[in-house]
Amino acid sequence: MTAKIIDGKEFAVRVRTKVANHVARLKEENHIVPGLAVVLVGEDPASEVYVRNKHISTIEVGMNSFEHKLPVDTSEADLLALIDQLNNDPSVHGILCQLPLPNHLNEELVINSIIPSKDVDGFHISNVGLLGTGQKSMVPCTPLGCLMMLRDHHGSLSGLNAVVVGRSNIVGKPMANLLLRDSCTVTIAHSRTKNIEELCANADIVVAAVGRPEMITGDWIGKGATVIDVGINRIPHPTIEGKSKLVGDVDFETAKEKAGAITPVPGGVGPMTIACLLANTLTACCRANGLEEPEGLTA
Ligand SMILES: Nc1nc(=O)c2c([nH]1)NC[C@@H]1CN(c3ccc(C(=O)N[C@@H](CCC(=O)O)C(=O)O)cc3)C=[N+]21
Repeated sequence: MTAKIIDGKEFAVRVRTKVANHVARLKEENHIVPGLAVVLVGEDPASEVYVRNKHISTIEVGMNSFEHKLPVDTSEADLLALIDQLNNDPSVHGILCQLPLPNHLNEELVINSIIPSKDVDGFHISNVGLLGTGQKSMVPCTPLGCLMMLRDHHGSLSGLNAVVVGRSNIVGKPMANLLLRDSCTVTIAHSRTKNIEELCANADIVVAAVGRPEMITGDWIGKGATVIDVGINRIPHPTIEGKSKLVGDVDFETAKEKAGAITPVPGGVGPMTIACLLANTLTACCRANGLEEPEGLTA
């Protein structure tokens, strides 16, 4: 048996279309245009590509996009001043500060200076706490995208065994919280976990978010399990010298022979992350204006 490939690109188009339709309605009925501000400090080429993609996608769904590119030696005070300005700007409903930040900037401090209602990354400690206690919050984009694909595939997640491999604040921990809220039995596995392969092999759902290229192979996957691959790793191309290749944390070729469904890399979780950023910006805009929230686009 070979797995159903969960097409994140196609799914993301569906999400973006829903967002675009809702944005059009907001414009017509309420004369409101949701706005997303993206802050990039420094000139990391990968970050520039992401920020550029976010900008294009934001415009495509009819939202306002405000890009703020700051030099790599920007002081913490200047960055905090910009965030303060965006916090107080009524045309900005979502603020994303691209991570990682240069070393001289305190990431936690910067993230926690974003007003929680505009924190479309869901990284602010208030949003983390709200999610952890099952209250309404902004939910991190990557785990939200994974949840949408899982719900779509399974219908209900209630009672399923889920293993999240990786314990990061941006993916692993919020993913585990979301799955728990959908009544999965959740295990968070990491580099010190004993019998990690066996643990994964007994799971109905494996979410891989470790950042190690192709670490999770087919023998870690139970027959018919759903595999969500969050990893985005650039490795040297196996056959073409001087070229690189994008792979996930899952060894796709062997895992797809065991899994019931699996997300590819690229074209899986990545496109959903950007789609969920747009969904979160729309949600933040609706909440800010006391309007009904979009259906099916929140956790
Ligand atoms: N504050 C903050 N929020 C983020 O959400 C955030 C961030 N910082 N820093 C960097 C990471 C990375 N990230 C990606 C989004 C989309 C793709 C994506 O669409 N990937 C394509 C492939 C793109 C390619 O070819 O390189 C895919 O998987 O199909 C990847 C990575 C968001 N991030």
